[in-house]
Amino acid sequence: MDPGFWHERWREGRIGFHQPSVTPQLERHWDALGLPAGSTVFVPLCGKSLDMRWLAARGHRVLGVELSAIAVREFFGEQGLEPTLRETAYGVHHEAGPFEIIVGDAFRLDREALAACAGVFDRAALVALPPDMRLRYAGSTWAALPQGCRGLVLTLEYPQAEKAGPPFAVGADEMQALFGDDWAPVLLERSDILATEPRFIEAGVGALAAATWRLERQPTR
Ligand SMILES: C[S@@+](CC[C@H](N)C(=O)[O-])C[C@H]1O[C@@H](n2cnc3c(N)ncnc32)[C@H](O)[C@@H]1O
Repeated sequence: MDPGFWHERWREGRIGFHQPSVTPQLERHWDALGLPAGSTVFVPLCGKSLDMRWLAARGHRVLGVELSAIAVREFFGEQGLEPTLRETAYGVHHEAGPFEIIVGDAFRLDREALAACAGVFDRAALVALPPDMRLRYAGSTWAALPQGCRGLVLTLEYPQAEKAGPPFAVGADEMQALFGDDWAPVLLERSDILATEPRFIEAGVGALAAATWRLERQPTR
């Protein structure tokens, strides 16, 4: 999944991953994380997700990163906000109200870029990446988040041989392998969603589950 793949999807408006409403698992599980209002939440590979608006309405500041300038322009336009632009080594920062979205590559973010983040929300980010990039994503982007940072990761589980990603399948074993030592992932819920996903049924996928994980950055040993 090189950047060109995603740029083309946004240019052509092929953004079936974008949801017209807030992710239900976010609404169900966010408050239990106990993050105070005013704290900053990192939303990697954010697209123009309405989850960012929901997080802001809970009193959070939101730091997103997204490759596509089209997505970020559309996000601010749909929120009726005119962002100010600022360029750094990470990309072009778009800022308005509680939102700061960097048009840039998530893999270029370092500890300094993410130092303010107390929370993190990943929907359709980890599962948007093929296996080798998932390793880099956990080992580089997530590794740059500060100690005590906590959040949710939403995954999909299905037999990968039955359908090509994205979205990719990421099972419990892989969650442990990617995040186990540093983030102590805890499964909060898993539900069968095959009946609501016609594209998976058409592809002949026999089983599909959505899983929600709680992660918290552990102190370094
Ligand atoms: C499947 S979409 C999910 C978007 C959003 N999380 C949502 O729930 O609607 C994945 C997004 O990640 C962006 N993306 C892919 N690779 C990226 C990278 N390396 N850095 C920043 N954004 C990236 C794509 O442009 C796309 O908008």
